Amino acid sequence: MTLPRESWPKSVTITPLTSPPDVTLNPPGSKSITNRALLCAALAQGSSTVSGVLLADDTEAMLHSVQGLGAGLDLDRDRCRAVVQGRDPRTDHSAVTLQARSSGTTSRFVLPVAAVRAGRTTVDGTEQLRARPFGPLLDALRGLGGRLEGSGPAADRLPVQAAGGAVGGEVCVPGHLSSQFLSGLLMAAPLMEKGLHLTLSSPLVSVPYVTMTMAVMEAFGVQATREDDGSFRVSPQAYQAANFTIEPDASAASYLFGAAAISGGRVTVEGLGTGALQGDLEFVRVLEQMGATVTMTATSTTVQGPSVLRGVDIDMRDISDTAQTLAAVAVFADRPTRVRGIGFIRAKETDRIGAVVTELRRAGIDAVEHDDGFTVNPGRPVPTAFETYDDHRMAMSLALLGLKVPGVVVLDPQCVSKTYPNFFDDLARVGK
Ligand SMILES: O=C(O)C1=C[C@@H](OP(=O)(O)O)[C@@H](O)[C@H](O)C1
Ligand SMILES: C=C(OP(=O)(O)O)C(=O)O
Repeated sequence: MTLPRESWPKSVTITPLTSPPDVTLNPPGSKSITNRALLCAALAQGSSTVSGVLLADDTEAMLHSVQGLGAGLDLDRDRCRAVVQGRDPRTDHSAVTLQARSSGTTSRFVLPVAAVRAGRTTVDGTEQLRARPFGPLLDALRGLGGRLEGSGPAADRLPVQAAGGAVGGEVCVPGHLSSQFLSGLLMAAPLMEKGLHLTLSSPLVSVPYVTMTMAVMEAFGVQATREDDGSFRVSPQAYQAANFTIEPDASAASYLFGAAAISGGRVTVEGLGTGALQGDLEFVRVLEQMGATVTMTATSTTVQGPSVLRGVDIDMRDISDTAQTLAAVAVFADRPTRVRGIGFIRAKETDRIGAVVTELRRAGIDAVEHDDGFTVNPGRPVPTAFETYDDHRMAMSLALLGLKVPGVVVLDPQCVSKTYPNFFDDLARVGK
């Protein structure tokens, strides 16, 4: 269902499964890798071909932004392939506005580039994005010489105006709020005169995303290194054009794997296997702990749901985009599930801990909120029209309940277009 946002229905009713699924599915390209590859290609000398690009709100935001940054773009939407002609932002004196929509990654990745760009750059987004934290990133960029100021009601939020100036050097950033600050700084660092030496003032969450950042940078010819003391170092370097292929989105795949887990069926996702770049593929190991059988090859991952699903006690700080998926799966386990380490997801599209607990409780499930996560006590959900809080992951997670019980309605389903516009079509395929 790839529809313009305003053409979406007001709700989608989920059809329960009539038998355990046995399907092979191909979710779209990874949002996180798409947004890194597009940016690195836009900063590179020469023409890059990026294949397997996700076409969704968050990546449309980056596609728009790289053009704003002066890159040439030839996009083949049918083939999900982008040819990007890079442009050095340090030689571009034009004034531009970059609309990051609701995309945390786009905004946190382009702000550091705006801080090295010659011309004036305004970075803005939706009200939802304006409510999310940017302070540590703005402080870090100012510490590196960047001229940035908040031009809205709050100085440490979007919209932000940048006027270059970041020469690099030493910087210290907190790691406990979002890894995106770090990824953004690392990607812009090769363009900084003095490079970057970055230390963390608090433990890093979402660590695999930083590893992904370094891997994508390397594919575009630049090195970022992690030192023995845990700090990061990047010297001034030039990005090189590359041909780069993006694997399917592992966070999107979590809903499909979750469907297998709760139904005792089998779901295979192609294109995600042992060499995958995305930490969120580790979600299948959580399902394995719950009793599912996981088979991974170099090019695919299969989850076979168990006859009895076990509740787990687990820290999800590195794979927090799959925490809501687990909340939905946990409803059908044989004992409670406790999720820890994810207090920071209260500052994502919505307060994800509060939202998922509220909605599960409305469905008659005894879910409990904690500062750092939640507990789900299993039960039988009653028919419920779920609110989705303009959060794609609320919609996609709660939809799973509808595969098991009748009467599950997902309200404002268009929010899935942030990362997975065809989600409801793929979910319906699970039932075929
Ligand atoms: O770098 C990335 O691509 C992302 C990092 C994570 O954010 P945080 O680092 O803020 O947890 C994740 O939730 C987001 O969907 C994508
Ligand atoms: C948190 C998310 O996205 P972002 O931070 O990129 O907006 C997400 O996709 O779940």
